[in-house]
Amino acid sequence: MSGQRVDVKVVMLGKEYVGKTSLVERYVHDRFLVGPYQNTIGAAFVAKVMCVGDRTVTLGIWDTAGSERYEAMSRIYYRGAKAAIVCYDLTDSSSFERAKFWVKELRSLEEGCQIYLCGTKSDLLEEDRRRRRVDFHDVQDYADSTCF
Ligand SMILES: Nc1nc2c(ncn2[C@@H]2O[C@H](COP(=O)(O)OP(=O)(O)OP(=O)(O)O)[C@@H](O)[C@H]2O)c(=O)[nH]1
Repeated sequence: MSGQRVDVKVVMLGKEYVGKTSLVERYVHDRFLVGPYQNTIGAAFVAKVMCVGDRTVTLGIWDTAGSERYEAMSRIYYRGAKAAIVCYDLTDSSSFERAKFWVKELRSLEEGCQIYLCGTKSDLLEEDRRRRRVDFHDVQDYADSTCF
């Protein structure tokens, strides 16, 4: 149908401090907020309207809090999501373990959700490659073994 309007729910998941809010800010407002880190409390919502062919697509993006304190709340926000951006920080190996946790959970509970794995803070590796804590091949092997 031409001129169709489509609403799509997208959820951001990942350990605290990996850069979920910063990614959303960049995507929606094309800016990077400098200044002291402010953790997300619960979740934040932002909408972005885009045109795909003759369709108007409204992305409703739920930016969840990464702190494990809010884990139960994050489950509320990924329900019914069509896509999940699961983020990990390339300079923090524990954040990759946390990403695997979310992928496993989404796979078992949200079959209709398309999952995207996103490694963040690559600029820090450009400055100093020794800061990398998540090996590229480990990610590739994981992605292959979990059918990404
Ligand atoms: N160098 C660098 N720093 C980043 C990048 N993305 C985010 N940061 C910084 O990392 C910190 C955490 O970023 P946030 O976007 O708040 O992280 P978050 O995942 O939303 O954190 P929670 O709300 O606690 O879940 C902030 O100090 C950001 O400025 C990046 O791509 N490169």
